[in-house]
Amino acid sequence: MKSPLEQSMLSPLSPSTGGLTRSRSQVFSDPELFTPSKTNILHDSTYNKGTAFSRDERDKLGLSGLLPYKVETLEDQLRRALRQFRAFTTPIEKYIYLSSLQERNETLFYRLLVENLVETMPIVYTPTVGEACTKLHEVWRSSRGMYISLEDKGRIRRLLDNWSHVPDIIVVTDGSRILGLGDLGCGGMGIPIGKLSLYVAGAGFHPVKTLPVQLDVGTNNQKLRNDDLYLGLNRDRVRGEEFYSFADEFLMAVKDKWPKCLVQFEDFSNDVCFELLEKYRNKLLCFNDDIQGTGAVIVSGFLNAAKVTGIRPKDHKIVFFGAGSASVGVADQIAMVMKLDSDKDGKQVTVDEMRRRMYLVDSKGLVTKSRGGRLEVHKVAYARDDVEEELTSLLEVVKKYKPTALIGLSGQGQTFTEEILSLMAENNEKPIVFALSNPTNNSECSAEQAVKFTKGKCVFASGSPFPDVTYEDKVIKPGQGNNMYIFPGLGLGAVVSESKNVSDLMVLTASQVLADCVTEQDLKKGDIYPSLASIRSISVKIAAAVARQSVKEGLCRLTSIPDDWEQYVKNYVFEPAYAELGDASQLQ
Ligand SMILES: NC(=O)C1=CN([C@@H]2O[C@H](COP(=O)(O)OP(=O)(O)OC[C@H]3O[C@@H](n4cnc5c(N)ncnc54)[C@H](OP(=O)(O)O)[C@@H]3O)[C@@H](O)[C@H]2O)C=CC1
Ligand SMILES: CC(=O)C(=O)O
Ligand SMILES: [Mg+2]
Repeated sequence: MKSPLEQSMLSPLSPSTGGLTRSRSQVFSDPELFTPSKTNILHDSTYNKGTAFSRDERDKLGLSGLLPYKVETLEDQLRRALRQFRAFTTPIEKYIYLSSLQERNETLFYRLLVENLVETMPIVYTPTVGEACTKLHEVWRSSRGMYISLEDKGRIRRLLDNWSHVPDIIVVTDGSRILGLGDLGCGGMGIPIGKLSLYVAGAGFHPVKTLPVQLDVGTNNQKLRNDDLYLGLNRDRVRGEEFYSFADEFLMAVKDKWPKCLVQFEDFSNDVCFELLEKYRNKLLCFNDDIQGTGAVIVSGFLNAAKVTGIRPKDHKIVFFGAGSASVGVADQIAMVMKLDSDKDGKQVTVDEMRRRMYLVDSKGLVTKSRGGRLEVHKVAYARDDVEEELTSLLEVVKKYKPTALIGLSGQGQTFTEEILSLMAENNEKPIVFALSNPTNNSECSAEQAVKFTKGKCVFASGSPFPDVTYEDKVIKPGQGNNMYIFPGLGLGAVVSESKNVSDLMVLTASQVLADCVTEQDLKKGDIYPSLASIRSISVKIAAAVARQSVKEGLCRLTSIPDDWEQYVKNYVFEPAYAELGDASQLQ
């Protein structure tokens, strides 16, 4: 005798259905064939506890007989999950494993992340997330977040109704500049997903309060478009008015439906990212992570590195390799802290004067006013007008200007050569070398190269993690200068204070708090960033300070202002642990 469900799956000419297949709606409306199953909870990643459902819960939720006998604890499950995770040998396999765990049981997934941040971050975030983005169409298992394509123009507000939760945070990309990997079309979705995993693991957002979004406006990546498995809109990427009006419809729909939600712009190419930020920064709660988040995290590292070098911030001279969204974001914020440092001496210098201490090098060489050709708007404030000759290589620029710091945000791997690094070491007692491009292959140099070619003298940070380096019996821990230290706390502060906007001072506050998380002892060891393992407590501190700054500027929309912001933030924070579940009605 076949069960009703099995019967419903019989062949189209099954006699039991009178020779006709039952339509889906018939199946759903027939209580014998379809009971909205209590077992769904085993497939609901938010509530699922798997083998950790207690006997009582199993009885009440109709799960008895559907799980093996033993009732496990989250810790038991964690041991198994960690063993499974470690059994995979390649990073991409580990990534796929973690993604499927996230789809099955978010509590277990986040507990695994939180307790093993140093080990799991390189998988869910850079560098492996980069590989996952390039292969999204190949490794695709299931959907997460929202994909909104140009063809949805005119109905985006209605599409948002398909999302069943109220998000506190959206990370959105159009996939046009994914890490240093270029245009990855809809594969770029891996980045919002990865960033949001960090919002949860690193700051304590509740998973259901996060929404990754990919705005699909086509791709210019021909290799992807020629691939029959590619999942996105197969057409040339749209820019110009059509792009802005599409983005506007999305952003206004978000503001209308979820007015308190924070929108983080991520990995939009520099032909649109500056303009998007300028257009919306005062219209809704938003920020651009590559410009502002990166600016803040590198300012923290720079302030601490300046202490290590013994040279005050205002006296540094910096060469940037790369003159795109990240470099300009970092340069702007460093110019601001240089000015603040100078103000301490009672000298009223302008931010523009401090910009003179920076030299930006792009794909054509040193950015100058005189070099001819089009000068993109974001480079104008840094274009030099004081050069006698055009310098077309980084080496020439380093030779001529003898910087105290070299910051790589070019997306070009292996460009800080032995010659350049040796020169930095010849010119400085403690040169600052930040090779910040992601993922690892795009890093301007490795930690080992930086240490070796500067004879152990450099203060180093990279965008993606590098292993410890041993130099003359000393173990050096390379710092990770990645916006991951900033955006979780900055976002948390902006959300809990229900801020109207994200102001420049809120961003600057975040970077100062992060810098202060590094102790004198850490600095003595040459560490300029705190350990990633403490990111949750750092995020709480950053969030509290950011919220206070929001209040100070009159941006906070809370009707009653908390006395103790740290406690207020902590009350919001999600801990990945199982709650006692009652009966099924509780889950509706
Ligand atoms: N560590 C971190 O937290 C972060 C790291 N990044 C990384 O920084 C890198 C750049 O990001 P972003 O600024 O947003 O990207 P952009 O595309 O905006 O900028 C890239 C810049 O690099 C320049 N460039 C490209 N090729 C060369 C070359 N051969 N020689 C010299 N300059 C070159 C480009 O020159 P041109 O202007 O002439 O085209 C452009 O100015 C990426 O790898 C990204 O992953 C980004 C954000 C945060
Ligand atoms: C870290 C980051 O945001 C980037 O590389 O784009
Ligand atoms: Mg980014």
